Amino acid sequence: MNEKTSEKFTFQAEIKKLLDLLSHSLYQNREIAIRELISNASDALDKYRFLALTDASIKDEQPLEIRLEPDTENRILGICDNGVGMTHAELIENIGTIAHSGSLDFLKNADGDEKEEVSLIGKFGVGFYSAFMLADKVEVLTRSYQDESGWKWESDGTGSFTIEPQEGLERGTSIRLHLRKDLDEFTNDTRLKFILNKYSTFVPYPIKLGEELVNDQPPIWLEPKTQLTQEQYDGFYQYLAHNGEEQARWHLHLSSDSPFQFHSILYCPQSNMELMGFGRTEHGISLCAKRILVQNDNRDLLPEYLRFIYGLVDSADLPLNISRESLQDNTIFRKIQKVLVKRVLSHLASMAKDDEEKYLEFYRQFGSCLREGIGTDFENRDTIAKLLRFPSSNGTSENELVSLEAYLKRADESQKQIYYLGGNDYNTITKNPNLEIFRKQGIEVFYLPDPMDEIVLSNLMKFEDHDIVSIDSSDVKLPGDTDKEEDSEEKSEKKEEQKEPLSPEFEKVISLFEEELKDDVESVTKSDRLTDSPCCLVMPEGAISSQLQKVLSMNNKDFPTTKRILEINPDAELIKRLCTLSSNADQHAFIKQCGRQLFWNASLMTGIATSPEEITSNIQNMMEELAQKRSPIIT
Ligand SMILES: Nc1ncnc2c1ncn2[C@@H]1O[C@H](COP(=O)(O)OP(=O)(O)OP(=O)(O)O)[C@@H](O)[C@H]1O
Repeated sequence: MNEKTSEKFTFQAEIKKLLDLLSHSLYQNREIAIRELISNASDALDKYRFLALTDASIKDEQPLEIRLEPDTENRILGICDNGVGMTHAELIENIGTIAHSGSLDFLKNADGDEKEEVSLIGKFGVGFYSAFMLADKVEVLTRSYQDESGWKWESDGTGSFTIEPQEGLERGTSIRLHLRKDLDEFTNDTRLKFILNKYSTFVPYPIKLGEELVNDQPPIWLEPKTQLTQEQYDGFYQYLAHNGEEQARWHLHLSSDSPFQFHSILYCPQSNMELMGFGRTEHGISLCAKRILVQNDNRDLLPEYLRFIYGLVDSADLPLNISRESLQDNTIFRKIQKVLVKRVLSHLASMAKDDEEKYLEFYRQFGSCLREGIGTDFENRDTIAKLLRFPSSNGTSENELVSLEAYLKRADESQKQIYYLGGNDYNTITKNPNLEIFRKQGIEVFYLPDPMDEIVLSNLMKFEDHDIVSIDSSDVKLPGDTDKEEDSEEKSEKKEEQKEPLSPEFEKVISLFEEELKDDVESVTKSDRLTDSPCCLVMPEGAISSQLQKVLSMNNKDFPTTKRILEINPDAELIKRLCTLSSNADQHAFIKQCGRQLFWNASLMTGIATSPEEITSNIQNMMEELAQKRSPIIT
């Protein structure tokens, strides 16, 4: 007997907001509430079955099932299951005080555009709270498998809920919806059967309406592909993804009988929820052994970088009672893992080959996940590398994406490296002076405004025997640049000798710049890569790229930043003028001031400038000086 009497609790703020949206919105598709509640019942049955598989003291005395109990007279619809049930603490935590579903997390960060919020809610489900779309009072009668007696949770969905002890309950949960006035239809058998057929055909437990079994379809993953319709595939996707409206972007139906037996259907959703601010999507794959669901969110079957895929895998060769840890050691499980990854990647490769535009639509959504595979899936690295796409100097916008293969096809045979350049954003990158020589020679460069892409490429290091290098690095070799290709000491000494001597004026400018910038740059040198701009910054040989440094120092404030080399162009108009001034000692302070500003300009272009106030005050001082020269009469 429970000692406690009725207790009152207040809903968490996000839940209040959600309930308010749900009860006041004119959202038409109220049927999804039934789908959500059935899906929760099915989850509770999964949990119980899983416990029964792993704990010998827990037994299925009665068949696990879901019952719909309509009461037309009192306008009540009951949705009942004999799953795990909830304890007092679970009731408070799960439905009321802690945001659970992805949609709730989303609402936490939402910006208050109600229309958008409601449409997203309709699309992605709100779990238990959808009950308030149908009911103005909801009762949850529940008894946990761990308890002797149960609880009644009750709320009218305004701001609070109550919990009180309830005797005489069987194990499991009954949700009793006191339907809103105009919603009698949800006690009508025909209407309910229609809804169940639409959304819950694939629930792996019997659903009964009164005594009638309403879901008796065979599992579609065991059927031959040729006998399945698009509607059946859509229906199964909508069931797995808890999404009543969407069609999958693509699906893969795999069946194999030897060397081991398994069936699987995998689906790619339309959109990447992670890009929409929903946080990391980790829904897992449903794993069945001989048609019986062993786990509904197995996260190990597919690697993390394919986490966006929904699906089910069924193998008669897997044991039924298996724990999560021992699954990893199961040979068949590991073989299935391998096959799934290979098949997904080869499906993507053929999509890219047959219909690049369709592939790019996929890539724009899920490329950010896929590229993670470069750093984590060494076995399939080369295959994943071929699936990567980036903007490049060959295109006219950030949306034109190019593969490494297409890049090499276009490149001159003598080109031994693949070039890229990172930066704060696409536009800034296109204006980076480091590109001048590449433009002049018609060499394509990948533009990487997303620092993660830069991490991926520097991690990949090579593609088809070509080193992948950032063009802001001093070890860039240009095609035909034979001196740099041969890096023996002897050769480089020879190179030094062959170099044209620098003019004394240019050397003076270099030494003045060096004096001014001794704490900020590694060195100041003559540039061979610039055609028009006066200067650019490059990374010393072997150093990691600018963007990568930026990411690393974001995570670790003490990360030491590498000093760059300031390369200057003797043919640029400004530098020529500074050379002329360099013989006059009175002008040295001005030359230094220019050197400092040029360094800052280059830092801005590279996206590494850190002192905006110093930069602006230096420009203002120079402007003042200029203005004074223009109007010397002003006192
Ligand atoms: N019928 C039920 N039996 C047992 N526990 C339940 C039942 N319905 C809901 N719960 C518990 O309440 C929690 C919250 O449910 P809710 O439907 O809001 O979110 P969710 O199912 O976790 O997420 P989502 O619906 O977004 O997939 C569940 O995680 C579960 O622990």
